[in-house]
Amino acid sequence: MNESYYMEVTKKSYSSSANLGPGYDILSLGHKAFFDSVTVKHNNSNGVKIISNSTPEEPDKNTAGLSILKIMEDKGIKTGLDITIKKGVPIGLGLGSSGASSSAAVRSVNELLDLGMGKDEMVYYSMYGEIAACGSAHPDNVSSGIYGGLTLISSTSPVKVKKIDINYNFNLVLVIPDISMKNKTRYARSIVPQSIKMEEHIVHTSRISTMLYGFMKGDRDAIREGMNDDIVERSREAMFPFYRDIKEKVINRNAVSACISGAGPTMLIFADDKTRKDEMLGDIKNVMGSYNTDYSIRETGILEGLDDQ
Ligand SMILES: Nc1ncnc2c1ncn2[C@@H]1O[C@H](COP(=O)(O)OP(=O)(O)OP(=O)(O)O)[C@@H](O)[C@H]1O
Ligand SMILES: N[C@@H](CCO)C(=O)O
Repeated sequence: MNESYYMEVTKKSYSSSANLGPGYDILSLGHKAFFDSVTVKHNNSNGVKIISNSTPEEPDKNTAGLSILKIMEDKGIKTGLDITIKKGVPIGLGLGSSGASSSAAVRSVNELLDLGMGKDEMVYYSMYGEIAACGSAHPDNVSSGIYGGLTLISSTSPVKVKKIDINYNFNLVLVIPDISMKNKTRYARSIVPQSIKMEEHIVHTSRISTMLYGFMKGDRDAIREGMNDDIVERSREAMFPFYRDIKEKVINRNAVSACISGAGPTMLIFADDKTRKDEMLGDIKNVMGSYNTDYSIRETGILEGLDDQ
């Protein structure tokens, strides 16, 4: 299709929960709780302009802008573009806000300029944008923004993503603490251990494998057994001191499992028809009250795919 055919393109990308316990930087689940909408449009300059009332205006400091600048540099594109970001994913809560903007922007520019990028190439450029948010190009949230569903990063160089089938009916319950912390993800990434013992490696590879087996087979016990992390979540626990209490309580009410969403502080609970939900929500209220922390609850479902968004 000819470049001049479209004058502007708008795409949505949704919130996501990275890591899912042991899958630091390699797993992510897209959900329908919130979305960003990004419009990319030709302008008459040679520059990239960000139009947004809640994210940085300098293109290289905005995840959407940085992704598009990198595409233009790599592909030798010289044109003027306005990038309008309508922010729906709350920032800094572990819901993949920064990655939602970059992945929506990349999908928009791919269509506007008829670049013909495949999904993994779009993940590559979207993850580059994450450098603007936290200093590193982690690929997990943006893989949700490009693929939807449950994604596994099988390689970062070159980027390869596998979509994992989920054969279980969940309700997702997000517990979203009212906590804001400047440079949260950057800080959270700085405190994870740089090396681990072989015993820990064995335990955690077993957990990831067990959890993925559980999602694919629809085995709730396997999901619960696998979705536990004593490396990354544990190292960050001081950032969300209520989490262990919440997790213990929700499992007692027969939730399938729970984890920290991305770098937190939001917690993601997998519930089903065996979960005693009202009692679970009462327990959450008591725990969060005991930590003097306000929060909101958002119930949502898995985002299956993005091809038509
Ligand atoms: N388009 C964008 N959307 C959101 N945040 C952006 C964007 N561009 C730059 N930023 C910056 O990225 C940082 C986002 O913070 P952070 O990475 O901690 O949050 P998050 O993306 O919501 O969380 P997480 O990655 O854990 O899901 C903020 O400093 C924000 O100003
Ligand atoms: N995998 C990343 C996700 C951040 O959203 C982290 O935990 O730092």
